[in-house]
Amino acid sequence: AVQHPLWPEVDRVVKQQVTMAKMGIGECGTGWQLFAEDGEMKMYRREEEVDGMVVDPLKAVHVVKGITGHEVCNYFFNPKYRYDWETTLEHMTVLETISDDTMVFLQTHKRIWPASQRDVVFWSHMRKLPNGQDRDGPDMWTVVNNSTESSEHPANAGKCVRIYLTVCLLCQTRVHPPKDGTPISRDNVSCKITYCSVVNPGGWAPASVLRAVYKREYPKFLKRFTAYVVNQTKNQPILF
Ligand SMILES: O=S(=O)(CCO)c1ccc(-c2ccc(C3CCCC3)c([C@@H]3C[C@@H]3c3ccccn3)c2)cc1
Repeated sequence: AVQHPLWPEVDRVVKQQVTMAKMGIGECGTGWQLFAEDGEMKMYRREEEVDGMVVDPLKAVHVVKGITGHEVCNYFFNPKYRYDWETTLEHMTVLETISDDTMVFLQTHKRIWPASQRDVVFWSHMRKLPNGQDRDGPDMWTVVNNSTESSEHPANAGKCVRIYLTVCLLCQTRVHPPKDGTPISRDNVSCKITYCSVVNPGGWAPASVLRAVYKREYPKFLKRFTAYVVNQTKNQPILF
């Protein structure tokens, strides 16, 4: 089949992001600080500035009972659910459907005073990853979102400041088979979620304001999103 022009970039960025997401926080270089912890959820960030703008890389690890990596990635990737869990989202448009696992989005996010309103254009790709090491282990699933250009929606043409982001959601399903050989239920599955993101705010915004926003919004986002998936799937057959 004829390749879409974005395909080589999608494949390269997905492989690069998954490799980094698999690395433990200790292997990701120095300077990571634990900035939020809530039960199984641990959030780390590294303070980094580019041209005086805060671009703090974020890495969160969470383990959620009762859901699988395939289910988590479906609810993160599929646009029809996004308004249900993405609280800072003001508007979302699907600019292009490249394939059933690759789409291009335009999103405007709610203005965060005193910064001006932001928008973002990104491709989003969902993929099942071969479970290299242990053959019979459950697969891993990922969604990678990466900023891209859109000739119909040039950066900073309207009221919004264009932000640039790379996000990787990497999910590993864990199955704990019941001792008595009864069929597997949601009590026997859990999902290890690694969420990595780098958001360049695009234009100046006070570092103190951005860091306060990140500190407040990221834990809220991951808790709300995972609770949403648990609630959506609880009475449904398990999707491995
Ligand atoms: O994982 S995703 O791909 C899910 C698809 O929606 C994604 C996540 C986050 C963003 C995002 C966009 C703008 C902003 C800010 C930057 C300056 C002013 C607005 C923020 C700030 C960090 C806060 C934030 C953190 C987490 C969730 C939502 N809000 C985040 C966009 C996409």
